[in-house]
This record gives sequence, structure tokens and C-alpha cells, in this order.
Amino acid sequence: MSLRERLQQNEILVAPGVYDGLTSAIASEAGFEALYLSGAAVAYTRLGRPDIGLTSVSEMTDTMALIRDRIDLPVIVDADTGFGNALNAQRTMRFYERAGASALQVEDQTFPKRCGHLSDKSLIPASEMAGKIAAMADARKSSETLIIARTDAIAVEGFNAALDRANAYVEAGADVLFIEAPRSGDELREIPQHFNGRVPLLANMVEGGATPLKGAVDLEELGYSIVIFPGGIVRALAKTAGEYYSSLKTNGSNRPFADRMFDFDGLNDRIGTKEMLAIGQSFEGKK
Ligand SMILES: C[C@](O)(C(=O)O)[C@H](CC(=O)O)C(=O)O
Repeated sequence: MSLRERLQQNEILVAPGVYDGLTSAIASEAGFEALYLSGAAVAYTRLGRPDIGLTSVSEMTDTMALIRDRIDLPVIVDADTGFGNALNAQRTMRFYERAGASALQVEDQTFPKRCGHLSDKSLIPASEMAGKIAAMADARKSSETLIIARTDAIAVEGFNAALDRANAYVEAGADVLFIEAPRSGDELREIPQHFNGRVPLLANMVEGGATPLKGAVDLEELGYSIVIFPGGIVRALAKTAGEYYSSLKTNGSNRPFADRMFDFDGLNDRIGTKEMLAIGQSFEGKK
């Protein structure tokens, strides 16, 4: 089922953040129907840096291609600002689509962007963003590749201006709206009331960010169609990694940490080593 078809169902789509083949494989095994390739998660893990526009379109495209080679689920990919103007955004559309993206999320910040939950953001004019969305729609090979328009206006121009921008982005051809960082339960509630089912809405849950955290059931009830949990996996893994390395440094051995990690077979089971080797052998005429 395409992402577009899935969004016609009433049940909210929960897309966890991923950033490589391993996280995608594990998330897919956990039973999710779609994944979110988070720019923040790529910046955090590959660069060890904040989400402030440092990652390139090539790094994101490579990551998308690796994920597509590993799993079959629809992947929503973070395209940040499109990595420049409308022409850059078209190139990003072509790259991501070829790498296997099912949806691109593009935002109206100036370049270099910053995480929507950091302060001091700035925006391009709404008309320029509308042009970027139209340019991306023009560049896509398949109308099944969705354009998710994000506005960061709440923090910069206020709540009503964000709604105005979002309306303009739907006019320009956005398939889904992502109003970034509502600051209260009221704002979170008012967004679906305003759009009243006219366009699917995405909610973004960032642990410790500007928006009160809600679960998928509550967000579905409010009227959201998609919820992403983009950076949760990195926050979980970074905590474990810190504890793991300090335990190894202190103890000179992984024995005290053994019940918190896979052993050799455990990890191989997780990533399907046996099955893969068997496929390889079958092509070598050994079985
Ligand atoms: C959605 C987001 O753009 C991302 O890169 O995943 C980030 C999330 C985060 O920083 O945790 C965002 O700007 O909200």
C-alpha cells in the first residue's frame, strides 16, 4: 500500500525515527508500517553534531539508499530546506525519489536551518516557500511521492501566521502539513480544528522539545494522520552508549554489562545472518 493510500485510513500512522540500515531493520521488525529518516538523527549519529543544517543532500541520499536496500517499508525523508532554493529542492526531490523515498518533508526556514525546537530560527517569505513546493511537485517522477510542507512560523511569526503559511502551502501543492513545534496542548488541538480534515496533518514528538508530548492514540483523537518520533532512538542509544563505554573503561571488560547487550549470536539473529548466508550458498550451488 502506498503512503497516500495509507493516509486515507482513519488510524494514525506512527513513524519512528531511523538513521541507518540497522535502526531501519529493527524498527521494521518491531512492526511499524512506515519509517521517518530524520535529518537530526543523521546529524547526531554520523556527525556527532546538532541539527543545524550541517548535513548535506548527498549524505541524506546515501542514507536513504542504504535503508531502501535493507527494508521495504515506506520512508518519509527529511529534506530540511530542500538544501537551497527551488532548483536545489528539485534536485533533492530527484535524488531522494531515486533513492527510494516515499515522502519528502521540506520546511520554510532560511539556509542553514536549525532544529525546529531550537530558538533563533528565521524564515524565507511564504511566497518563496510556495514556489519551492510547486517546484518539487513539478520535479517528482511519481505523484505517489508525497510532499510534506513544514512551517516553522509559530516560533518566529506566531500561531496565526503559521496557519496562514500552511494554507498557502496546501494551495501550492503540499500533500501533508507539518506545523512545527506547537507550544501548548491548546495549539496542538487548534491545528486540526482549523484544517478540519482538509489535508493530512503530521505531529512531531521531540522528548524535551517545545511541544507537550502526547501518544499516538491522543493525537489520532485530535485529528492528526501521522506522528513521528524522530530523535527518540538516538536519545535512547546515546544514553546506553555512554553507560556502556564508561562500564568498559571502569571494568576493562564487558561482563558487568552482559545482560544489557546482545552476544554474538543474539545480534546475528537480529540481523538475519543465518538466512543471508543460506541465500548466498543457494546461489553458489552448495544447497
Ligand atoms: C523533525 C526534525 O527536523 C528531524 O530532523 O528529525 C527535528 C527533530 C529533532 O531535532 O529531534 C526537528 O526539527 O523537529
